[in-house]
Amino acid sequence: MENVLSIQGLEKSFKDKQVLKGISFEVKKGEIMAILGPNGAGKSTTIRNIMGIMYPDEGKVIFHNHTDIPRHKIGYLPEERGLYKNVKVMDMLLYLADLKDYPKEKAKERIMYYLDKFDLNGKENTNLEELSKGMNQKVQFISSILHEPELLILDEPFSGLDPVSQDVFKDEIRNLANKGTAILLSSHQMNLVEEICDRLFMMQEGQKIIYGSLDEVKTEYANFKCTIRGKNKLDDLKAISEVQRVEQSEDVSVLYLEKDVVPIQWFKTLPDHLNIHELTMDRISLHEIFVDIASGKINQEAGELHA
Ligand SMILES: Nc1ncnc2c1ncn2[C@@H]1O[C@H](COP(=O)(O)OP(=O)(O)OP(=O)(O)O)[C@@H](O)[C@H]1O
Repeated sequence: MENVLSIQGLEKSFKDKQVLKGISFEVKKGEIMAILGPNGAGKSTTIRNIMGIMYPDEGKVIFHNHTDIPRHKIGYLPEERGLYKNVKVMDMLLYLADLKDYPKEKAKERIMYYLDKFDLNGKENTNLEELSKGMNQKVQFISSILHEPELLILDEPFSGLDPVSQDVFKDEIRNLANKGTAILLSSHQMNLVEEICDRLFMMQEGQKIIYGSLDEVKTEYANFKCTIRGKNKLDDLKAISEVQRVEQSEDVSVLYLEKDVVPIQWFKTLPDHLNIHELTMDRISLHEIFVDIASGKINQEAGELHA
């Protein structure tokens, strides 16, 4: 798939502190790319450099093959929330669509469609200050997609949303990608990222830690874990081959396995006397990989997968 956005060697310092140390990645047409990392890793700074809110000291931001970014082809949900206060929802959205040169009648139709979709029907003449925080966020999200952008950049789109609204956002983001929009999003909600992203770029202290597709990242970093329900002695479980560590609470034991375990062969090594009411085998989650990175168990040498 063609690259819509290409970031090449971004570097940025604030005074004497370098917060981006050569960031490079691509966002392709029709994909959802997640930019992840602990607090202060440099995600928002990367996004702000893409958006031209600030300029990099080194490196390039390329949209298709051009370095001048056509703002009307980009949709942006900033980390900072809040639109104007004493303005009606419809007026605000039409104003923002007009700034992007989007036709008024088409904008009106899309506004009504999305207000309905986001459970905000009847709110078009309500002042923004009368809306709840989550409702305001929905309006801001609508403003970022109203003009049918080719590239959509969402900084923490799920923060502050209830689970139902998170699902609505998630579905819409997936819909937009299916229709060809290139999407770059940052989020700390690993479960949601795991559900929707195609590829991810994990960074720490301004540097790349992992870059690849979700499948590649999981295969490379997410070892298997085996969960057994049944009463068993901790020492018996620890003695099983290729078990790194065991977590036990009451009758449930989780056996974290070494890398490259082949499940079907490993099952054959289980002792006959184990008490098994239920057994599941799956890989550790993106959340657990993230925690391993933040705590230094996965370091920068890990490098790039087949991005
Ligand atoms: N305008 C600024 N002036 C000085 N330092 C800044 C500025 N903006 C960001 N920083 C610093 O740059 C680093 C990266 O910040 P950034 O907001 O990009 O991180 P982040 O990954 O988005 O974090 P979070 O997950 O907490 O939102 C931090 O150390 C932050 O203090």
